[in-house]
Amino acid sequence: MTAKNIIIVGITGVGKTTIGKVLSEKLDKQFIDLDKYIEVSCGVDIPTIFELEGEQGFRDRESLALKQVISQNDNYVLSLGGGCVIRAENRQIITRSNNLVLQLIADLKVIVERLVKSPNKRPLLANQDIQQKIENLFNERKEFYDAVSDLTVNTTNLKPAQVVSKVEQYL
Ligand SMILES: Nc1ncnc2c1ncn2[C@@H]1O[C@H](COP(=O)(O)OP(=O)(O)O)[C@@H](O)[C@H]1O
Ligand SMILES: O=C(O)C1=C[C@@H](OP(=O)(O)O)[C@@H](O)[C@H](O)C1
Ligand SMILES: [Mg+2]
Repeated sequence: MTAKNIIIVGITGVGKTTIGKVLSEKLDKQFIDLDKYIEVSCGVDIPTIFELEGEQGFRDRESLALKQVISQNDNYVLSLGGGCVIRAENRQIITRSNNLVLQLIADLKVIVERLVKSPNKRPLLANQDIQQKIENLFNERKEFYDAVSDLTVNTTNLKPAQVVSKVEQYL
């Protein structure tokens, strides 16, 4: 199978941004992180958008950014934010575009360990029991991740380079 564009979905902290970057280098494709794109186009970071406009304001910006990125680019690896699949209109765009949609999963415990180690720039997790919040978000969103994805890779025991090898094998 050949796929020109790859879109990465999955719960927050599972490794979408990290794997997307390594995968794009390996496949010689442009790397786009949707959260980064939103931050650059708004001129402020994600926590500030949540603070000023709330989650719905962020979701509106996220939907617009997704449309722009997909219509203006080609030959890319696109890492989405974990909540981008919530809206049906976004899911349609992700699947309609005939790309390879890669879902990353990992054991809850491992995701929490990874999140604790990385700086907290995730407003949905601020002042929360991270493990409980991740579990709730995953239960709410699981059906959406499954509905859009072509390939699911469990990264629990894999380094980023090993995750990339799995995707290459599939391709
Ligand atoms: N396969 C992996 N093994 C170990 N640590 C990882 C792996 N993938 C990601 N990480 C780490 O987990 C944290 C969250 O990764 P990130 O790419 O920001 O996730 P996401 O974009 O899905 O929220 C980062 O500190 C990253 O270095
Ligand atoms: O799960 C979510 O709703 C979110 C995940 C974040 O991206 P990551 O999945 O890269 O952490 C970011 O888009 C925002 O903080 C909201
Ligand atoms: Mg990310």
